[in-house]
Amino acid sequence: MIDVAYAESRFRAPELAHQYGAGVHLLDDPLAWTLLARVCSPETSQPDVGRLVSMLYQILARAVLAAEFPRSRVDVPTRMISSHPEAIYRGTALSKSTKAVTVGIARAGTMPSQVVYDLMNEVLDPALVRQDHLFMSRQTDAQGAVTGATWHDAKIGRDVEDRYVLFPDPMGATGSSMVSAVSYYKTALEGRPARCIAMHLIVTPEYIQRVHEAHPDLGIYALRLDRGLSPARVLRTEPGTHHAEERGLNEHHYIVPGAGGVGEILNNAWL
Ligand SMILES: O=P(O)(O)OC[C@H]1O[C@H](OP(=O)(O)OP(=O)(O)O)[C@H](O)[C@@H]1O
Ligand SMILES: O=c1cc[nH]c(=O)[nH]1
Repeated sequence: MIDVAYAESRFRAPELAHQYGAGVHLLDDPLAWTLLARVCSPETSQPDVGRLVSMLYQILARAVLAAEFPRSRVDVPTRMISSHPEAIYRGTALSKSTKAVTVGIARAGTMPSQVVYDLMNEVLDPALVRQDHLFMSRQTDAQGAVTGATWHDAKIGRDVEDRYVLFPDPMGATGSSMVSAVSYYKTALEGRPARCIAMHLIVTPEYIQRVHEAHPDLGIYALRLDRGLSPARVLRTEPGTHHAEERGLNEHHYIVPGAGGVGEILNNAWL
């Protein structure tokens, strides 16, 4: 007999209120904000920054999988089954037959994608879980402003049919990297993804605007929205109320407050 308490789940990740639309999820998580503030501090470097970013991606991955992935009813005997026929967990779980791929964008680094890949292998059928890799770098003009993202190489499995495609990438700044990655997965591979989801530590209002325009169906999850260069009047309003006046990027397209160059800090590779 199923215990009605576990017959279904209404889980939704706790989120900040905002006006960017239903596809944007800004997590309301003071524990994650604490860890992220340490990641962004000038005092923090390796090995702490690597460990903290890995912890933050476990938090993000947990929220995305629990909120977005299909669920099914399971009957799983416990160790007590030899003495009690009732010793069976009958209830809701993530559906093991979900097909998924995580896309490591080798720009800031692929460790976030590895964290997501490891978690998906724990809860789904590993035969249906894949990790792809894209190699990108920023394109700049003579003034150092970011003009786009250039691809160098990729290692990508063949199909995306019915797959949940996750894009864990620490910073959503101008949105150029995410727009080009999602466009590729929607148009250049066999089949159509079931859903595409971006997973970031920090996003800007400019990123949300650009990515939403190109891919209104993309789910966006972030631990923080940075709009630190917005007028004080705008900062007093709920995020998205005055979207056109919100600013999170400086003239070189670095995020403020932000974290500096995350690829540089994570990889100890200074450009
Ligand atoms: O939204 P966009 O403007 O495309 O920027 C986003 C990219 O920037 C970050 O990488 P990072 O800055 O560490 O890489 P970089 O040094 O190559 O710019 C981030 O992880 C994204 O890959
Ligand atoms: O501020 C920024 C912008 C893009 N990428 C980063 O790592 N930091």
